[in-house]
Amino acid sequence: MNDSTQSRSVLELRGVTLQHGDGDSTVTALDNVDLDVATGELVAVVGPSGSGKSSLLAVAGALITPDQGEVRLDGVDLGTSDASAKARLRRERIGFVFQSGNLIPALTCLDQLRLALKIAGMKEDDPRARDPRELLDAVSMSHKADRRPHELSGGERQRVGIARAFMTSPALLLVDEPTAALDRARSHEVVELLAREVGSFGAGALMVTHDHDVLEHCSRVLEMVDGSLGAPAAR
Ligand SMILES: Nc1ncnc2c1ncn2[C@@H]1O[C@H](COP(=O)(O)OP(=O)(O)OP(=O)(O)O)[C@@H](O)[C@H]1O
Repeated sequence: MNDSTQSRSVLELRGVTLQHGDGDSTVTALDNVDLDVATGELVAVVGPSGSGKSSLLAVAGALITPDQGEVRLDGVDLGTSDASAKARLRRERIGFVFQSGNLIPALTCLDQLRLALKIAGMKEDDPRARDPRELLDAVSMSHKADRRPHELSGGERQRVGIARAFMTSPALLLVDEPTAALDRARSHEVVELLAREVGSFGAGALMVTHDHDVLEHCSRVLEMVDGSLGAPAAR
């Protein structure tokens, strides 16, 4: 890893409990979860369907407020943040990477990255704004900067999605099943790239995945079972 800055915590969950539904149909999606993600780390969360992985990403992304416990994002206590402060944190301090890149069909690769800045309300000369051409270069996509998503392979789209997630110099990357649409070789490339860029850009990343093949590239692996997060059971 090439992290020149000192490691610091970008996501802290303490005793986080989240329930969905009410009355007899209550489901405990997160059960007293503790989690720390530091800069330079790519932390993977695996677990069966319905175990609470999406709920964990939603809480970490300040999209859902837990019923109990504390969430600190880049040092900010979400429990004392109002809706607009949370929205700003989401825009400026979190990068999201989705299952298949989630690119906008009409835009070139370069414009996908520029749009990420506009959405965050950042000017191109903002000190936190990255140079989109440099980022495309970092994910080996600068030769396709003017292409649109339909002209790219699944792996290329995912690489552009990763570059886009770094545009605002986020503290935290939340990554949802990034290899779901990729073959084995491309899956390895994409997760290796994520791990490398997280190290070099000094962000921390939390990745939910079903893909056990790519776990070798991660700093740590945790397992979610019935809403509880812990070390994975030995296989
Ligand atoms: N909006 C909701 N209302 C009621 N129950 C919900 C809601 N969202 C999730 N749940 C329930 O909470 C539990 C955790 O769901 P969650 O989506 O977090 O699991 P997951 O591990 O991400 O599953 P998958 O791997 O299938 O995406 C499940 O029992 C699910 O049915």
